[in-house]
Amino acid sequence: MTYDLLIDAGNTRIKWALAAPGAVLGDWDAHGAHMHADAADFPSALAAALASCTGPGTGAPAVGRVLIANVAGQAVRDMLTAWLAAPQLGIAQPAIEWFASLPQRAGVRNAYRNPSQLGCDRFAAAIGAHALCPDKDIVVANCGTATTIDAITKDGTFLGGMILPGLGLMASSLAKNTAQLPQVKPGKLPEGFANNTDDAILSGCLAAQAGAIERAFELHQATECIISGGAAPYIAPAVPVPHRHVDNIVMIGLHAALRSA
Ligand SMILES: Nc1ncnc2c1ncn2[C@@H]1O[C@H](COP(=O)(O)OP(=O)(O)O)[C@@H](O)[C@H]1O
Ligand SMILES: CC(C)(COP(=O)(O)O)[C@@H](O)C(=O)NCCC(=O)O
Ligand SMILES: [K+]
Repeated sequence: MTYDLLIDAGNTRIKWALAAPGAVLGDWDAHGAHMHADAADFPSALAAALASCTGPGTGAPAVGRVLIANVAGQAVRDMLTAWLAAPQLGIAQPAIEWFASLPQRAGVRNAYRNPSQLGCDRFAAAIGAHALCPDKDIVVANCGTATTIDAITKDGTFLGGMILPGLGLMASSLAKNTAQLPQVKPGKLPEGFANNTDDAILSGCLAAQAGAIERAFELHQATECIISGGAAPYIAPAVPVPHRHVDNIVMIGLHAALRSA
């Protein structure tokens, strides 16, 4: 039994999933997420998950192909390279592919002026969105450290999009750069106009995030809006256009890319 290992290394967390051969898009046998500070737990969590996987087929569970979208820099790449070389994982180095933004892949054409400048997590999210909703003009918002909001046409062209500070970053920039504003925790959008500082900050940051998604939806005249990422549970309820909350759109895109290879 040979699994595909998908890894989405963002600027806050490393997410991973094991997909059995022929699995439905996004249907993982095991998955996990580790903050960078706790990322050292990743190799043992992966080894334990692999050992307990009992998908279809025979033989001991093993990792076949590995596809990694890393936007967290060279140090994280070096760390992942070292961990994936652990003998107990039995991963052959040539099986590891570092996913990159190409002019075209898995039915998506990348219309960025310089295609390789596009964050590879955004390209993967576009592939995932198009694979989930072919024939739709899509806006995909990935709400992580940064929030990215991108437009994909029904024929699979990634047009480009927006980058803004993520919800956590927006809120912490206020706390760090003002004398009187506290660090607020993420939460639900307060009703109406906020009558206290915490709610006013949350209200402002959520309105900025949700408003940008609404703006992109209108600009693209989209018929589908996908919201994903660690901050999606807070942002999605504040978005006034029809949308669906999809976990791990980047890994869904990696899965789609492997399936089309
Ligand atoms: N329990 C949590 N742990 C970490 N981040 C969280 C949590 N809950 C919400 N968040 C939000 O999700 C963001 C991380 O989401 P994620 O999609 O993993 O980001 P990235 O891909 O940039 O690593 C944080 O910046 C924060 O705004
Ligand atoms: C915008 C990003 C920082 C988002 O990263 P994340 O919040 O998922 O960690 C990443 O996609 C990136 O570094 N992009 C390169 C620039 C671009 O996409 O134009
Ligand atoms: K992001």
